[in-house]
Amino acid sequence: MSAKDLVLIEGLEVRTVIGIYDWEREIRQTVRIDLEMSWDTSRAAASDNIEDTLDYKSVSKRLISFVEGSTFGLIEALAEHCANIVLDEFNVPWVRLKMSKPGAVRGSENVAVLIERGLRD
Ligand SMILES: Nc1nc2c(c(=O)[nH]1)N=C([C@H](O)[C@@H](O)CO)CN2
Repeated sequence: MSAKDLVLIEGLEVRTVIGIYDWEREIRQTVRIDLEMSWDTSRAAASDNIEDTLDYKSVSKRLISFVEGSTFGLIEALAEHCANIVLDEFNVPWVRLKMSKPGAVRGSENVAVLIERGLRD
């Protein structure tokens, strides 16, 4: 049992409508998602079977689809909804999710929110 295992998705970039200003409602901007998902990988390690693990491709496709269709104002709201999808639809007990909006603030490399949801063993 390795309850501290993680499955990661790093730098998932999606174009979406996001922002609080009028001009932001008219365009698509890039958000970048970094995910750490608590998952015991020992069963999949033993079986070498995709059915025994958390499929990062399935999670990525679901989040891309959701984010592309969303129109939130704040990255906080987008992050919260994405975290709930991961917890509720993929039976992940705990998630740390960083929602970045690179290019939002001139002169900065990035702005982001970082949230943790669920229970970590
Ligand atoms: N904590 C936050 N601050 C700000 C956000 C946000 O989503 N969370 N958004 C904006 C604007 O939409 C900005 O990204 C436009 O450049 C400002 N502050």
